[in-house]
Amino acid sequence: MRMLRPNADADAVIRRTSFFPISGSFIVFILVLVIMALRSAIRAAGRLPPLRPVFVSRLASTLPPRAGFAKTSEEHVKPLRSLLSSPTSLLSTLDGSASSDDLATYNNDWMNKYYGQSPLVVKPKSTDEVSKVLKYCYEHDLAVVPQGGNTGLVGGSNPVYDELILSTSNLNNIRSFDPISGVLVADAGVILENADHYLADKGFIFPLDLGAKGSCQIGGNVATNAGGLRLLRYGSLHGSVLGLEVVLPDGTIWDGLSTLRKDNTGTIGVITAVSILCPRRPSAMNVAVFSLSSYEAVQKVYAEAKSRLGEILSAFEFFDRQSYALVTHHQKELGSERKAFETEGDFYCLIETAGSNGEHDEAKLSDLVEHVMSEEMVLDGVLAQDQTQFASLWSMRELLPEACGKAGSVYKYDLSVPVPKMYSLVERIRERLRAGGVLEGDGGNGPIRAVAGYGHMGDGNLHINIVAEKYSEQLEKIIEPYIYEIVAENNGSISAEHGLGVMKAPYIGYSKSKTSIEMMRKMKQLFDPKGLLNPYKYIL
Ligand SMILES: O=C(O)CC[C@@H](O)C(=O)O
Ligand SMILES: [Zn+2]
Repeated sequence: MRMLRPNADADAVIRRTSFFPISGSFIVFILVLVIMALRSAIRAAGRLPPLRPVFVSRLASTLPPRAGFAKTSEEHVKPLRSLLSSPTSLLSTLDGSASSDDLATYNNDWMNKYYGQSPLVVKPKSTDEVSKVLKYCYEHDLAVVPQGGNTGLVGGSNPVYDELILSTSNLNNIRSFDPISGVLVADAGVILENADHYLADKGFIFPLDLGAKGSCQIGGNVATNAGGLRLLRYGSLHGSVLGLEVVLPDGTIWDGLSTLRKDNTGTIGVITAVSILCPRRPSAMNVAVFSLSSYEAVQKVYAEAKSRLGEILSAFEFFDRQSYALVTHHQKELGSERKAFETEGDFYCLIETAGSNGEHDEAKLSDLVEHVMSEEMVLDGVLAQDQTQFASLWSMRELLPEACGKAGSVYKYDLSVPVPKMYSLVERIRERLRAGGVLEGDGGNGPIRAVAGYGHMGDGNLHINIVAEKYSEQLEKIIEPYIYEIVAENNGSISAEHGLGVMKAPYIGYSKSKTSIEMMRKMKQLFDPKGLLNPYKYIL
């Protein structure tokens, strides 16, 4: 076994990788968000939405159109446009100002799994405009779907029928940053990566990082309490949120944009701005990736990493052989393939350190590397030598969702499970698919191309991506609710970080007690009595 450099052209060297601030210009913010959903009072005898949703998903296709909403029709276009400072802030197929192609990106989700039929997208440029739009919708019984970067994976930010889409992408200003306290106040539509570049210039870091950072918006991140790749280090995003500005369904603006450390709060509405406590950017970062022969070995290395690295351990990710195959294939297609390992394994883990003393961190990581190698816990490993290699090693993990998406239609599961049990879920799903004769090349000859298991080991968060030739009701029935049953059996959560959306709302009972659900339902009724905000994502 030897440690290889990622560029595979030199002997192994363990060296500190400095993490330089990414020069960045400036940015944009904002956001949006919506809420979880609970069923609220359905008003009697209302008109039904005129359109049927076009869903591939079995669940979605069985959702009944909800009574009580008005049709999103042409009569609303002019009055809504008059509420906005720019005519281009409203896109509509009803008056021909947009084509159905323009609207498709807002109606469809990233996986092309869920798609609605909204004829209207509103992109307000200020909180005041958001308020006016929501007030109008409230008075006219129009259902609304708030949408940020539309990078969600559970069909939470797309319309189901003809709900009006309220995009936060024009709410994109950084309002303030205080370098003493590290508090950033930004509009909800600011793109995560832009916020982070802005902070990097000032020696700070956004306390969240995830693969979709180039498109997702911080309002959506906060609304979904996105977990991402460094939760291990920075904790849950909600722990860093100091305040919110929220527009309630009736248009009331709630200014909860506190910047105080001890004034955390939350509500149900459209997030238009957030204040976030941002930590100092670590001045030294390293990353190493290992190949291993078993999930047990991954757990051993995780335990060693925790004890030997302590506070400088900032991420511990794992992925399996199938994931590795998918991502290396994808990298090849992108022209960025490189031979990283002499000895491949059934598992891989990525370990990141982040600290402020390069030499000290390097010594600690070297100690870990030597230990796991001499104890033969790992088969092979690579260590970044510079910033390019740092990014390249991370891309092996960050590109995984995209790699799965390129390989076919993906059934995605985002689960919280105790770490020792995590991988047994992937194995049980494989067994079930095999028994159903749908696992290609593995007994059956069916339409499943791969079952990839990966995730944030440090957070007990497992992602299972089942890559199929195409979405089908038959496959979905084999997988669900079985997968949620085994999660419940293990006292886990059916949604670790992606949210419920239209995909998982009917299954919340696998994770929450009747009492919790009832409390959520009452809260939703309190803030959104007409149930106009993001309908169809409620608990059935
Ligand atoms: O693709 C997925 O299922 C996970 C997406 C995201 O949460 C990640 O960890 O990369
Ligand atoms: Zn994740």
